[in-house]
Amino acid sequence: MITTETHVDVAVELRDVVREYGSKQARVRALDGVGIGFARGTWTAVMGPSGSGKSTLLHCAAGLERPTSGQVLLGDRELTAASERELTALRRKEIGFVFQSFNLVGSLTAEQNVALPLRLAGRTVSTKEVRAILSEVGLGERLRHRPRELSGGQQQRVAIARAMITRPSVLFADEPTGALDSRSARTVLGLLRSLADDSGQTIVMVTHDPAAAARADSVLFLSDGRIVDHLTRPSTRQVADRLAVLED
Ligand SMILES: Nc1ncnc2c1ncn2[C@@H]1O[C@H](COP(=O)(O)OP(=O)(O)OP(=O)(O)O)[C@@H](O)[C@H]1O
Repeated sequence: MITTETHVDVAVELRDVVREYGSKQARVRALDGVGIGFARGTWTAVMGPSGSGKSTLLHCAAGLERPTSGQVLLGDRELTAASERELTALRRKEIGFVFQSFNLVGSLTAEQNVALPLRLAGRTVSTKEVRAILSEVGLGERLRHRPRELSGGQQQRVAIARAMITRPSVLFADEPTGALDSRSARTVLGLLRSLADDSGQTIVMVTHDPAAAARADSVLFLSDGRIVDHLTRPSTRQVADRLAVLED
């Protein structure tokens, strides 16, 4: 995660992004001039007190929400200049999103859930490819299981496989371990680590958990809608200490 170095290959970049909610009297500035570039192949954690703008940053970067002003660039394409139609196509092809609550379709098997983004994009579904990615996340033996037949950690791994099936340029994760016990959380974090290390996947993850953040390459801290600090390869203790000061 680098802001100014021009030789770094940046997967997604926010330039002076402001996001406000509400009308005049009740206006909230959730992001207050955020400028940041996420280098390709790196995993960045986003932390900060409740209400500091973490989810808003993630949603703006992923093209799920439009900023009030400023620019968002995915590679060399400007999301903020794209039409709704172009944005939908870009989201389907270039962006993977993982949520705290998994958001799998309950009536579909693991295999069918993973194939869904390809079907939605009107692309041919290769059973081999779907099975390969489920094996990659350690669920090669669970292809026909429905979400209710899987543990939380397994469901999240299906959700990651589903997000990865289109080989997105960026994988966004909003508290991906927030609903998991610590053992499942470790498995999911190990999976994200190997996606960054072995597949060069760019990952941007919001988390409240210092131990989860410490698995990333760098940690970005938000406070009142602004980036106030970032740490490279910090320990859990360093992340927790930095956060404690911001939460005071
Ligand atoms: N749809 C919305 N309408 C009005 N205000 C909103 C909306 N979404 C977010 N906000 C406000 O914007 C600010 C930032 O919210 P955001 O959800 O990005 O924070 P966060 O850091 O992700 O918080 P948390 O850790 O509690 O999930 C908060 O003050 C929040 O109340």
